Amino acid sequence: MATGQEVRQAAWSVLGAVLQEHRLLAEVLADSAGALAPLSPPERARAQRLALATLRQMQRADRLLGPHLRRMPPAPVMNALRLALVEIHAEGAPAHGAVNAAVTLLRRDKATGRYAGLANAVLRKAGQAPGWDTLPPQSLPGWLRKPLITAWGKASVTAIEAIQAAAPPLDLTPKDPAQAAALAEALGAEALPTGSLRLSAPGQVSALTGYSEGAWWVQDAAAALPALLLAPQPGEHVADLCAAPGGKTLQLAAAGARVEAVDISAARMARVTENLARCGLTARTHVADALSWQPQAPLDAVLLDAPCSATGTIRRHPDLPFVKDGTELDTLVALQARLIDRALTLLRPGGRLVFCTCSLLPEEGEAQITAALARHPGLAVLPAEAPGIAPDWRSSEGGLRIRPDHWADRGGIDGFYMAVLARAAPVP
Ligand SMILES: C[S@@+](CC[C@H](N)C(=O)[O-])C[C@H]1O[C@@H](n2cnc3c(N)ncnc32)[C@H](O)[C@@H]1O
Repeated sequence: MATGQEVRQAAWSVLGAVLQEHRLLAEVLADSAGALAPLSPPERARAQRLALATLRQMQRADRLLGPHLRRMPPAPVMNALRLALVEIHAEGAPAHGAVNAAVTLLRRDKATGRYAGLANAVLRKAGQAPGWDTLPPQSLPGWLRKPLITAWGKASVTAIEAIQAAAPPLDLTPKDPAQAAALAEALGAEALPTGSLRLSAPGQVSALTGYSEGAWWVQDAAAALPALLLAPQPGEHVADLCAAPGGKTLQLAAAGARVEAVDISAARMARVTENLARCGLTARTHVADALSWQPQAPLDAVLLDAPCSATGTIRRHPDLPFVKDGTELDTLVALQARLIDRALTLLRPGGRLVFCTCSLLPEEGEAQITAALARHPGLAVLPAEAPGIAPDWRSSEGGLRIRPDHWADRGGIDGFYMAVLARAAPVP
């Protein structure tokens, strides 16, 4: 059993990996030789939560630290100070315990030991500063903020930043939509208008009612919509290109479709297989490049959840702004267009394609659809219909644009873009 100090030590080292080494949190957490590896599952969860909260609220901590620091100490020292302030101000930890813990962290490490006295003095003052919740929420990095202001306006970007400051709720997709109300009751969850279930303080996911029976899976309410728009009919032959970790594959299989799940990553595809097994669902899995994978016969429908900047998921992945700098964007946009073109070749005449990305950038959403329509005469946008769609999600070219500040009073939603396309049927 690790002590609170070891949990903090692990969170501190996660912060270093993200902020100094620019490693994605998912990669750091999956590292079997990493700082979290020796911890028990609840301790890992606590360390992870602390690191996530610190990444979400770093700028607030820095604002409180600024007046007490004549010069910026080395990055690991700053991270220990931020961690302690987030514990005190955002997590409600007793100040003396969090301050002592930060001082111990720094003292234990040769490289930071000489800053222990400074940390003690600074944290005693900044730990008592009032008004944490009134400090502005952390702003998005410039490379993302500017285009988002151009696309959605300053007020929307400020609202997105406010949502990103808080830990997001946990959304679940029920395997059987008819069981949603009963499951909501058993879990104490809110039944959302789109059919997802929402828990604001979920605790350990695997301990929740229905987990071991596979009655639901974790999936943001926005991420559950593309499969609802595709609306596969029982027995339809459909492909989920870019399928892992498999939330949409599970939805398609649960609707009774014959599903081909395709993903280029074998490691990620293993998670699809695990998720299918837990939920008692079946799909054929293919570790393959969607640009060259070929089904045996033309398909009724394809779901393409293309690789993207993932800028709609920053509230769940607050490490992204510190690891990414937007330089991959052009490559991703070009890949998305090639994947759309490829997906269209897999459809029978009249077949449907749902294109989606968890991006907030129009280049990875609206503009992809406009460009695809220009490239493919006869391609059409079908109405995007599913329960609970709010009128302000509809975009002019016929897709849905969902931003994290939508449903702000319910705790927000991941940013997503999605549209349904249909390949022209032959003239009879
Ligand atoms: C946004 S994630 C998909 C999430 C998934 N649809 C879900 O709902 O759980 C994008 C996925 O695309 C996969 N990918 C990236 N390039 C690919 C390609 N050329 N062919 C197939 N899969 C690809 C990645 O491995 C990653 O798993």
